[in-house]
Amino acid sequence: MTSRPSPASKPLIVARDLSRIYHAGKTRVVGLDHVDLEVGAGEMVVLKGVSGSGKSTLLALLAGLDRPTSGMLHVAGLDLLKASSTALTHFRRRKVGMVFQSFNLLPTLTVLENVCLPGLLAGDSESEVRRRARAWIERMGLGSRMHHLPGELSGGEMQRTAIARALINDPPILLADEPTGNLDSDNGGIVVRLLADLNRSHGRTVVMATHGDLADAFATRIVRLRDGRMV
Ligand SMILES: Nc1ncnc2c1ncn2[C@@H]1O[C@H](COP(=O)(O)OP(=O)(O)OP(=O)(O)O)[C@@H](O)[C@H]1O
Repeated sequence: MTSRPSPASKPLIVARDLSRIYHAGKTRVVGLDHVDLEVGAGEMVVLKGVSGSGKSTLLALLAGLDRPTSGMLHVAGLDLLKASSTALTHFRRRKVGMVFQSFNLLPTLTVLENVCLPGLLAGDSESEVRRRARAWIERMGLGSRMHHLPGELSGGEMQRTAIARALINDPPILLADEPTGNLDSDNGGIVVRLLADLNRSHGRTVVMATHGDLADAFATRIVRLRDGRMV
């Protein structure tokens, strides 16, 4: 477990003039419009903006799930516009953990199996993955739920399982797209505090999109998007 790096550390995320244009038939939709963003190691950046402002588009680019149309994007030392598919796969497995509004847990796998999955896919030994998974599940307060299916959990417990899963390969960056969007304010607060603790006590760099204000008090920076642009 690392402590929070000093703010002087080299930026983990550097985006310059970053754009993502979608083409749906003959319609051209601007998802992200010439965005410049630098995020230093140890920051907790909260992305805000109305629906359709580009938050999910930016997070998908940062996660290497989608490719920019133009601009420059370096994340954890990798040039995401030029990276090979092999380098991108390694990046997605080891460098970023992602948490979604809808949890995205596999319904037929237990909490432990869901959390282990990315570790096994990355090729780590089963015993090592299970050891790490158990530790993160305990850390998320779900020790008694290890062998339960997602359908037997509350929304907050599902999201905490998803956070444990995002951490299984020890990524330096945690990306969260509306992680509290399906939770009541109590559970939303618990999830935000967990993310903030991972940032402050465990040195994870966090970029989180949200409509709410639960995370504001923990943010090192709030970035606002409108119509795909930073405002
Ligand atoms: N796959 C796609 N094809 C075409 N247009 C898209 C696609 N994905 C996103 N868009 C468009 O890009 C713009 C930005 O969408 P995005 O999902 O990034 O916004 P958002 O701020 O995350 O919204 P929300 O808060 O509702 O999740 C919107 O106009 C959206 O319709």
